Amino acid sequence: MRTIDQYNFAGKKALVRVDFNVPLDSEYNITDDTRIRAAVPTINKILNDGGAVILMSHLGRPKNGPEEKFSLRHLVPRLEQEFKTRVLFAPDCVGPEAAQLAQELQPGEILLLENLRFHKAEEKGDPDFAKELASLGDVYVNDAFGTAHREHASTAVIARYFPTDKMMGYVMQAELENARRVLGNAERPYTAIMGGAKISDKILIIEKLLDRVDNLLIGGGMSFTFVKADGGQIGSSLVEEDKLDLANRLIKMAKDKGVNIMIPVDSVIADAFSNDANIDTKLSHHIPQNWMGLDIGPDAREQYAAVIANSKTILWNGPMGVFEMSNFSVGTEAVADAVVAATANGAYSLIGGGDSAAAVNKFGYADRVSYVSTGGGALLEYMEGKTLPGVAALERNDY
Ligand SMILES: Nc1ncnc2c1ncn2[C@@H]1O[C@H](COP(=O)(O)OP(=O)(O)O)[C@@H](O)[C@H]1O
Ligand SMILES: O=C(OP(=O)(O)O)[C@H](O)COP(=O)(O)O
Repeated sequence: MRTIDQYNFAGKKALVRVDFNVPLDSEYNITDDTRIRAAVPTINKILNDGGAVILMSHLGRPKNGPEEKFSLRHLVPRLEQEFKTRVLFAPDCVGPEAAQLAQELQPGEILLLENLRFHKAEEKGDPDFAKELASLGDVYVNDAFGTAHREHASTAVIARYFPTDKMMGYVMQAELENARRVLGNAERPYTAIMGGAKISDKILIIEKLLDRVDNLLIGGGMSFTFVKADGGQIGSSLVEEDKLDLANRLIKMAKDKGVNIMIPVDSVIADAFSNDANIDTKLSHHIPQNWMGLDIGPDAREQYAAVIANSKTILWNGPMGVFEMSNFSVGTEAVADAVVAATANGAYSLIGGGDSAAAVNKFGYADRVSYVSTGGGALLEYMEGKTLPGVAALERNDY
């Protein structure tokens, strides 16, 4: 497949789909810039060739149009600091202003478009919306590995309007190369660790992973759907009611396949979603009403660390708890400690996802694991053997 190394961007306007879905704090400061730093070489290659860059991304999951907390405008200062140049901003990703800014864009300049998901057409994969985005640039570069599992207007459909001038950027290239290395020849025991908050997305991936891994450690918000499915009392913990049957089936399926699937035996619980809440530790099956599980407990930490210590390949997506709050970061840090120790003993560790990468950076472990991926769901779907729509769209001409 074509990469940007085979292309001279001189005089071209490159429309670059990046994954700038970075975590922001309540004052809109970027708390982890891994995804921005990852995209720098691609952007620099285009600028150094004498091209102009039009950046498009989503941020978060806005449901009802524009919302301040999901605005990509908050990223402009960070980009200006990185590229030591003014970064233009289009307050809507399509429409006359974006078109004019793109048209007037000069070689060496960068234009950032507002959050694509402020338009429902993005996630619907609307061809007209994709076409309007496509009209802004001469060439399409997809460097958004973290969003390559989505078949959206900017990640897949848009490729049809660039029958020849479409290619992957350096992030996509490096991520696929790394993941491919593990995909076909993971040394065993192979352990997947899954947590985080995107339950409905990620629970669907488990079935396929069961064919590949020896151990599956579940933590984070995802745990409680499994605990409830198993008859436990989970208080007000995060749960996906419509996935309870699936969770039961997955546990049975794991047993049938001989996969060691583990749900945290105990949890750190709180009476509010706050670092200042009252805190206790309870068996995950016995969480009182109005209390919620926000981290894995001490026994689960110990059990998970033991499994990780025996693993030769480790694939981890999704924090074990609300690691952004210090009182609920212990489980994630304990698992990270165990992954670092296993890596030092020769295991290959692959950790991915916006928040998982943030956690690894927070603990200062980025250099002590084998690979930190910008993709979470995308990485898992790739590792289950699926073709990612964002990658397929660059290969095909019939989108
Ligand atoms: N028990 C829990 N309850 C609620 N949220 C949780 C829980 N455990 C983890 N989380 C949250 O999950 C989020 C990360 O989920 P996700 O987006 O799936 O991970 P990633 O970005 O690494 O793919 C974090 O913001 C974290 O606070
Ligand atoms: O953060 C992302 O995925 P991740 O949480 O799996 O790492 C990507 O930006 C995709 O976002 P989405 O899951 O809202 O489509």
